[in-house]
Amino acid sequence: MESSYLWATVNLAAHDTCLSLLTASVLYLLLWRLYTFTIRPWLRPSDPKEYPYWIPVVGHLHSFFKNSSRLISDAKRYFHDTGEPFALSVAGQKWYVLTKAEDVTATYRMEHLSYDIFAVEVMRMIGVSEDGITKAFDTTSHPSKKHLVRLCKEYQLEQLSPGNRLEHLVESSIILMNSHLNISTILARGQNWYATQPNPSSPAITVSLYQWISDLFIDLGTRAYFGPHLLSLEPGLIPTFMSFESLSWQAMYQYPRLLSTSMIAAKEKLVFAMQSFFSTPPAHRPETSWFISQIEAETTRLAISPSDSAIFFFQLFWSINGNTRKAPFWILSYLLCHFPHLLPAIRSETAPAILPDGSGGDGGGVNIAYLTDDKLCPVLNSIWEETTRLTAFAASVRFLTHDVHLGGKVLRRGNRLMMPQRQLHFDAKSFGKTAAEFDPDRFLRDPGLKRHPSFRPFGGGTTMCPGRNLAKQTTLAFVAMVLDRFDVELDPPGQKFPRPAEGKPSIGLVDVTEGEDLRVKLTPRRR
Ligand code: HEM
Repeated sequence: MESSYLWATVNLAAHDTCLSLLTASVLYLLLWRLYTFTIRPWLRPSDPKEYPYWIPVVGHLHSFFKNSSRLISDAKRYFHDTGEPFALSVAGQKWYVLTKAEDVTATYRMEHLSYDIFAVEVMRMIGVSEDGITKAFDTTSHPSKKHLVRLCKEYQLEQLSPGNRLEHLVESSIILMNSHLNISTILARGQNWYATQPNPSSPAITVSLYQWISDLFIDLGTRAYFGPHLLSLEPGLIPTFMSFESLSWQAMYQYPRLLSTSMIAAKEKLVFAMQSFFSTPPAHRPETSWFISQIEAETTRLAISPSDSAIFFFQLFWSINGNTRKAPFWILSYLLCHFPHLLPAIRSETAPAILPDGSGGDGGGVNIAYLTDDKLCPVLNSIWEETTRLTAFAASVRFLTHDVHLGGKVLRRGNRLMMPQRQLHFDAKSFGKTAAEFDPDRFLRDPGLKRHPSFRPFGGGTTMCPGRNLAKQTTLAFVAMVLDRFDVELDPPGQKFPRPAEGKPSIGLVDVTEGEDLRVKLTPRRR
């Protein structure tokens, strides 16, 4: 009976073209899968094993874009958490994923691995023309034979490494922060946006935490690098940048124009502001930072068109303002939702760092060296490290220009390498059983963890974030100054801890899920 049924099916398939095509495709798929994920790994044991998928070429495209962090965790579990490098296929590209601290450290030391291909992809993604890209990688015209992307990295490092240039940037940021942190300024800037005064007879106000901090930090970053002129050309620069950033995943995933009109409109407005800024003679914008002036000179030397230059500066603006604001937001969210009892401890340990108004000094109103010393301000510094550990969602990436031997495997040239921070930071072998939880005392108990090879909130090697000192110093200054000036509490009390937007691609710290901002009451403290 059964064999006649089978025979009938085969017979039908032979006579029906569609059915026979379908049968052949299913057979092909089964054979391809058997070969790719069972036979080939057996034939080539030194190649990293590949996380299986069903659709050739497409691979894990859908889950990668939906939530790459979850995809990597699933793959890691699939390979029984051995820590060996493994491979993921996404849209025809093979990515090797490193999750073991030793392999990541070894890779950071390989300075010859290339990053340029990603720089080109980012430039294309944000709209730099092919002519602009060619000029940005021209090595012939500079005396040092370095291309613009390399020079940009070196100038950023010079601007942001400990020394006079960084001090100047931090000092001007803190002077500005000083002027931001009073009720009337917050109300004036946040009216119809993030700030309300529920009872006009009381000085207390309520703010949407993320919106308020974003406004303040983007203002700081913009003025520190571009002076006041850029904001006077485009007064809506900050909200426009925020709406661009919240939709920037559409640019990263190359969404069709028709489906990303808001993101494109925001980007074009920002690029236009950049173009207007650089068409203003430098003498009329004397507060432009050293770094921006250096890059401006380089783009002029390379005869990069004004429209390409504007996009290039927009990209720099994004890297300057994209991340830092998330750190003070997450720090205050952890403190207010889970550890309010630590607020007085931070207030008292940071009190000696607060300088009386007008006393100037190191940081114009706050002593940065004191705040960043983990012996003098142990709780605040431990919370900074723990927050960056738990909210870092980026990955360092490299392109393999030749075969590399790593973790007992051979990583083949022509493929890409990814080192996701989240896998390192959630590793129980490095951070113990509570690795996935926020522990405010973790770095206080064990300050050595700061140098642990699994702790990489700012990446590493040749692409390590040059802005890490600026980000830490301004964040700690902000938290100390806010607690000095205001009593801070959730309003209404008992709000849930905001969920991180895990599925969104990140260039550093994770964003907050839309609609989950905290409402916080600020009451001026009696002195
Ligand atoms: C809490 C704040 C910040 C975090 C968590 C952060 C994180 C990162 C990460 C993870 C990378 C990639 C590292 C890698 O590929 O190995 C990076 C690169 C970079 N960051 Fe940051 N960043 C922050 C603040 C800043 C600031 C304030 C600036 C500038 C003022 C900045 C400028 C850059 C630049 C220019 C790069 C590219 C470096 C290169 O490719 O050579 N970052 N950042």
